[in-house]
Parts: sequence; C-alpha cells; structure tokens
Amino acid sequence: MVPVSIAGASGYTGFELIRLLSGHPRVRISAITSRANQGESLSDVYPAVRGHCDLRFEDTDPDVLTRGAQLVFTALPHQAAMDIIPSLLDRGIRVVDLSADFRFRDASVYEAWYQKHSAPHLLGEAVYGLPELHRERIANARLVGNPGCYSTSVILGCAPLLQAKLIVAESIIADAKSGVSGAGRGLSLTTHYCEVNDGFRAYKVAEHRHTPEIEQELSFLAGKPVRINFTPHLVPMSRGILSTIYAQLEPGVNEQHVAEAFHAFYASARFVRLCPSGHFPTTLQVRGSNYCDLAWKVDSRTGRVIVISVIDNLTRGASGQAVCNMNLMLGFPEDCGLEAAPWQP
Ligand SMILES: NC(=O)C1=CN([C@@H]2O[C@H](COP(=O)(O)OP(=O)(O)OC[C@H]3O[C@@H](n4cnc5c(N)ncnc54)[C@H](OP(=O)(O)O)[C@@H]3O)[C@@H](O)[C@H]2O)C=CC1
Ligand SMILES: CC(=O)N[C@@H](CCC(=O)OP(=O)(O)O)C(=O)O
Repeated sequence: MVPVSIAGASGYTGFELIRLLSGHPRVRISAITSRANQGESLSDVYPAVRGHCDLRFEDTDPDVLTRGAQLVFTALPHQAAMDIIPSLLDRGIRVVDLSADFRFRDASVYEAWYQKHSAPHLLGEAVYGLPELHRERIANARLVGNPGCYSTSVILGCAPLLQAKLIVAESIIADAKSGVSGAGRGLSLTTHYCEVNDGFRAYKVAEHRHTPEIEQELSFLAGKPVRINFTPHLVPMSRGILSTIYAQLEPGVNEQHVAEAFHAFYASARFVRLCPSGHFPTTLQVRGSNYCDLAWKVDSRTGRVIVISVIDNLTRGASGQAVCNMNLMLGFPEDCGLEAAPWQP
C-alpha cells in the first residue's frame, strides 16, 4: 500500500479525497491536515467515514505531509498551495494540486487572473491533469495541476469538435451551472441557504477565472489561440455541474461527422460516457463518480451544434480526477478505486 497524505483535508474536496482513498486498494492515507481542526478526529468532523478512516487532523506542515508519504494531495486555496508545494517537491515527494496554482503554462496569464505567482519556475514542468488530453505526461509528472470543475466539463465537451476542426473555434459559448459545494465548505453570504435555495443566478459574467484555463487547453487542441464566452451559474443543489455548449459548425459538417468525432476521440476513454442519440444527461447520473457524460445535437436550422456535459464537481471536477491522476503517476490502472457506479436515486 502506497502512503499518501492530504493537505486541506477538512474541506469538501479534501473530504471527497478521503472518501475515495479510504476504499482504494493500492494506497493508504498516512496523514490528513487542517489548521482549524488540528487534533480532532476525522469522524468527529465528518461522521460519514466513522469506521472507514480513523485518523486525526494534524497541522498543515510539510514535515507532517511528507512523513512516510510518497505523494501529497494539496486541497488548499490558491496561494496557500503554491506556498507549500515547492518544499514538498524539494523533499522528493510528488504532488497533485487541486488549486489553480499550477494549471497554467504562462505565469503572466495566471497573474492577470489570480495574483503574483511565487513559484513560476515550476509551471514549465507542471502537467495539466486532464487524462483524456495529457495521459502520458501525467504518468511521468512530479507535479500535476488538477483542472477546475467547470473547466473539466467544458473542455471535455469541446475537445473532439475542435481537434477534428468541425466548429468555428471563435464561436464557442459555454453556459455552465454548478451546485453550491463548488464554492467550498467555508461560510459566505452568497452561498448560505437563503441566498441560494429556490433561486438561480449567473455570476462573474465574462470574468470567471476558469475562462483562461479553458482557453489554454482549447487553444492546445485547436492549434491556434481560442477565445470563448463562458458564463457560470449557481443552482440550488449540493453537487453537480451541467454545461451547455454552443458552437457554429464549419460549412458542410453534419450530425454524422459530429458523432464520429466524439466516438473516435473518446474510443478508449474510461471515464467519458457518450449518451445514446436523443438522450440528454442529468447531473444525477454521474453523482459521486468520475464520469463525464456527454450528449450533442446538431441544430440544422442555425448551423450550430449544442453539447451537454455533466460531471460531479467534487468527483470528476476535483478529487476523483485527482485520484485518477495519482493512479497514472503510480502506475496503477486508471480506474483503481474509482470503479463504483454513480449514486443516482
Ligand atoms: N469545491 C470544488 O468543487 C472544487 C474546488 N477546487 C479547488 O480545490 C481547493 C480546495 O477546495 P475546497 O475543498 O472546495 O475548499 P474548502 O474551503 O472546502 O477547504 C479548504 C481547505 O484548505 C484549508 N485552508 C484554508 N485556508 C488555508 C491556508 N491559508 N493555508 C492552509 N490551509 C488552508 C482549510 O482548512 P483550515 O482552514 O482548517 O486549514 C480546508 O481544509 C481550492 O483550491 C479550490 O479552488 C477545485 C475544483 C472543484
Ligand atoms: C460554485 C462555485 O463557486 N464554483 C467555484 C469553482 C470551483 C473550482 O473549480 O475551483 P477553482 O478553480 O477555484 O479551483 C467558482 O466559481 O469559483
């Protein structure tokens, strides 16, 4: 059993890592950390795992995280992640970072949308952790920047169409809706019950930080710079993301070309499921799983294709994908510990 540790284990993505890793057949969790919950037992904070994982929270300190561990998951906010990761790498430990700190190739793009980068020298070697795009590089990486949740759903929905040059790259519009756990466990006015229940709103219109992340990967696929419109929405559910993506088809492209591109691109993808024609997915059918379910329809009246992409933000959008990346890095089957079916009622 390979020992792994989790920094920021008291948060939602940290807990999702514990849920997945406590049932993983090839790894064991060596340490979990939180500053506020230091000394408390995990099951007092999250009773759901009583009997599955009996660790206590320790301080978020490099000595604790690297004590016997071969790989560390950093489930910390942006900035806090890049403050600690260089010292983990210096001790010979591999890292899967769930924050945005190591998702960008270009430090100036990160700095335009986030803040000054304190470890830009590591951006060249960090690998963007989307297995369908970068599987081989992830396997050999020391540092993986795990993708954002919205970014995962939008990139997977566009990738086959852009790579096959079936759509006008400049025409992409992604309209995405997320459950509230996407904002983390911390309390805030915009995410408390009365502010979200029975309502539905767009936020960070034309300025959400997943926009440059999506554009980085779509540009890589298209082989030229791509700009998109991306609008996130907050919906009153705990977990799940549904993205509706619109794009103009290139002249002469029809339903069959689109279907062939999706089937070819995802022919060997373990965690992408293509819905049968005429079936459009719900977030419930991927809940608690690492699946991204995709469906599409060509609107011949407008010459556009409409793609629907669903994921669970905490699993495929964060911790499930992080475990999948760990599996690749450690040479395990990609789906090790991630085989369970989703939780649809
Ligand atoms: N929620 C989601 O759906 C997704 C989240 N992410 C990213 O994953 C990361 C974790 O997100 P999430 O679990 O939702 O966040 P939470 O707010 O739920 O948890 C954050 C964790 O980090 C710790 N923490 C907070 N501030 C600091 C700090 N300054 N230094 C050290 N530790 C700190 C917290 O514990 P304590 O304060 O006690 O130390 C807690 O354990 C973030 O970067 C987020 O952007 C990525 C994809 C999806
Ligand atoms: C609903 C909600 O608030 N979602 C978060 C995205 C969660 C995510 O993927 O986080 P990072 O890219 O910040 O790591 C947001 O809009 O900021």
